[in-house]
Amino acid sequence: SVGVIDIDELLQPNLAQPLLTPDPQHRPHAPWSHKPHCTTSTRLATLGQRYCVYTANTTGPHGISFVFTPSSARLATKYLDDNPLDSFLTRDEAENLFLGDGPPWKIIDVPGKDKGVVATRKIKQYETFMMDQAAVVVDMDAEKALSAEENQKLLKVAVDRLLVPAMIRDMSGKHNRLEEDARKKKADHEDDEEEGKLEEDIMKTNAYGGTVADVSSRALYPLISQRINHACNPNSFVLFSRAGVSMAIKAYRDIQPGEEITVSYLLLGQPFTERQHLIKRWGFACTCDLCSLPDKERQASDLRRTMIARAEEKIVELANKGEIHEAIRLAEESVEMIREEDSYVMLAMLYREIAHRTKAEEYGQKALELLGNLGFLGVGEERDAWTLGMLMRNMEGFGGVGSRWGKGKRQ
Ligand SMILES: C[S@@+](CC[C@H](N)C(=O)[O-])C[C@H]1O[C@@H](n2cnc3c(N)ncnc32)[C@H](O)[C@@H]1O
Repeated sequence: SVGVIDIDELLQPNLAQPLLTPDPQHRPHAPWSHKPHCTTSTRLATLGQRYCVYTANTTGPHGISFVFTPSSARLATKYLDDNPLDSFLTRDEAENLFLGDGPPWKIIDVPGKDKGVVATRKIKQYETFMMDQAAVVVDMDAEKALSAEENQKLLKVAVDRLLVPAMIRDMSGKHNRLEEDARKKKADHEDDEEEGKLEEDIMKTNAYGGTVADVSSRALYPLISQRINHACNPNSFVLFSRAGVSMAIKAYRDIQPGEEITVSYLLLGQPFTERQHLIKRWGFACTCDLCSLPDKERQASDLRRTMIARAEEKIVELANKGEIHEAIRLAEESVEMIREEDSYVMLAMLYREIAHRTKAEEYGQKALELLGNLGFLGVGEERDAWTLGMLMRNMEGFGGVGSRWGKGKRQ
């Protein structure tokens, strides 16, 4: 009926299908849509280990292909219906996002960076405004167990079997621009392009490293990975679902209409030289606002960042020694520096550290609130069910929730 959203309508129609019901006649490899395509390792350390392409081409907007071992693939089947709408949005939030003027962002040309994404309306702090599912997931061990050519071939099959291979191949693969130039020259001479090299470049440029379906993987989320540029002090961040199959982009702070949406491809909080060094792996020199600051301001920012990192170490050390009041005092001082640096994740981690180490009620409550706002405690009822006591108990190793902390970085 008018004005009432039916969540099932928002799901990809195919996600509502009983994917896990084998249908021997029509889908002999169910839940997979194709016969797994396998390669066996001939390297001594992993001799005989098989890695195969497992595709479910009706899952999500583009289908999903795993390059996994058979046993990992069996376990991954339970995550095929990992839907971002369930992981990241309450019903109200889904209504806000999907009813009305459509998504609050668009893709535009950004000088010096090809394309980028800008906000088309104000996006509120902590709002979830983009979602996607992985299209290609590759077990990082496959890269070691198989030769480069074997990996490339598996990647090619993985992309071929998706619903929209052309969309994936359209993505930028500039990561190895220099290497690519060298390769082109070589190809001009030899006239035989390596099969799967394009897909490999696209993965290197766009994939996120993390745990997907319990496997350390590189995963490509095409709607999102494709166009969001990097900034060292980003206005948004990437949040993964528990299984890692879905991801969302959330705002760290209010974003104004026309402002570019950015995420960090690196761990936050590092000084300029380290950042530039690390970003080189993506084949570009960062020209974000922070890296483009005049020398003096950049040095001030670097100094703050170094002091924040030192303070964090010291806080933990003090807390471990039982010098709680001193730890809290230093933490309060650091919070000011962190505010100046605009690094909300660091702030959250600091609160978390304090809450854990000192069990100080006030900081614990702040940690609970901030982690909730950042989306680390789930949505709706799941989020509301979190208590300070539960948070404290989950701080040790940060349990299932904490496993999502390290994931925002690309590899
Ligand atoms: C995942 S893509 C992002 C979308 C890209 N701008 C496009 O049009 O396809 C990553 C590429 O964007 C460009 N890029 C992203 N962030 C940048 C930054 N902070 N400074 C300079 N170039 C950047 C680089 O060319 C990089 O290889």
